Amino acid sequence: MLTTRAPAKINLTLHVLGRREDGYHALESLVAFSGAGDTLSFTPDDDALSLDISGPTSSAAGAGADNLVLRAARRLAEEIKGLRLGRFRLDKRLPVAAGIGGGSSDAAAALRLLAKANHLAPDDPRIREVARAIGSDVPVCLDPRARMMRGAGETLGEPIRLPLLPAVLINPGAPVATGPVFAALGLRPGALREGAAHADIAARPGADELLAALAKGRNDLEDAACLQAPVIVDALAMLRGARGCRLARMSGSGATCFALFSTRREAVRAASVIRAQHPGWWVKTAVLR
Ligand SMILES: C[C@](O)(CO)[C@H](O)COP(=O)(O)OP(=O)(O)OC[C@H]1O[C@@H](n2ccc(N)nc2=O)[C@H](O)[C@@H]1O
Ligand SMILES: Nc1ncnc2c1ncn2[C@@H]1O[C@H](COP(=O)(O)OP(=O)(O)OP(=O)(O)O)[C@@H](O)[C@H]1O
Repeated sequence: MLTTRAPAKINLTLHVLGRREDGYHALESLVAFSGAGDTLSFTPDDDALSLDISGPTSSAAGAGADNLVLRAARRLAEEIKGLRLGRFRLDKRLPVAAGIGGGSSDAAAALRLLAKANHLAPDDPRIREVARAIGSDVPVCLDPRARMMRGAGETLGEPIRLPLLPAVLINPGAPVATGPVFAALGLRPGALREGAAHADIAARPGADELLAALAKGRNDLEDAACLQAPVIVDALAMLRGARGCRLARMSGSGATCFALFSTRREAVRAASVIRAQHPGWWVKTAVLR
């Protein structure tokens, strides 16, 4: 049996530059990953492709043929004749439709496991192609390390070695679908958008340098997501009010928000205060990488 983690993806910045003629939005995003995540296992089996799913958010993700694990596996099998398939087991813990790419990370994890079981190179172009076809966030999740992501997710920069960044991730429990949030920007195909250029990020930035660059950035989907799920405004206010918070922002199309702290102690303290006030929210401390 092979096992891998499917970590949560965090968009530390998310700039929407415009809308392409194909309808997708052109982005610039510094993406990072957290320790919090799902776990996917795979047992090769010549006779079957199946998915067994458990864990606190398994019912929201769904066990059927639409699950992104099975969609990615089927698509790779179409691409590579004779691909050895098998039985997947997913321990689903990340909130669903939450802006942290849980389904994308699961799909990428499935592709990694199939690559390993079939002795394919992890950067095999057929794997990258299937990742792109499954969803915009899947390519960056294939090798989950911090990097710049551009285009609609298909153009990836070199890995960035982040400084120690103690973080708190919170999800206030409102699912947010990605398509309607992009649509609410109201951009027609071919339209460009105003906004300051993304700051350059060094290959190994120091903590103060990185925080200064992040502070100049933004998440251009935040306002649209807050209109759809106003509880995001409360989540951001909680994080911004936490002692030691240096930056708080929404990830992806929401509703998960993150805050960065100078010390792990401050992050742990903020998480416990928020948990006590909102026992129903998903609250995690994390070190981003
Ligand atoms: C917001 C992000 O999470 C940032 O990392 C991603 O751009 C979205 O990634 P994702 O959830 O994998 O998105 P997809 O499943 O590919 O697309 C869902 C829907 O979002 C819209 N969409 C997505 C990505 C993009 N660059 N422009 C878009 O307009 C499209 O309407 C698409 O039908
Ligand atoms: N393995 C899976 N985990 C989570 N959702 C899944 C999975 N497979 C299919 N889905 C479906 O995909 C949709 C998006 O879920 P996901 O949790 O990936 O969204 P997200 O966190 O908003 O992603 P992103 O940040 O990439 O926009 C949900 O409607 C869900 O039903």
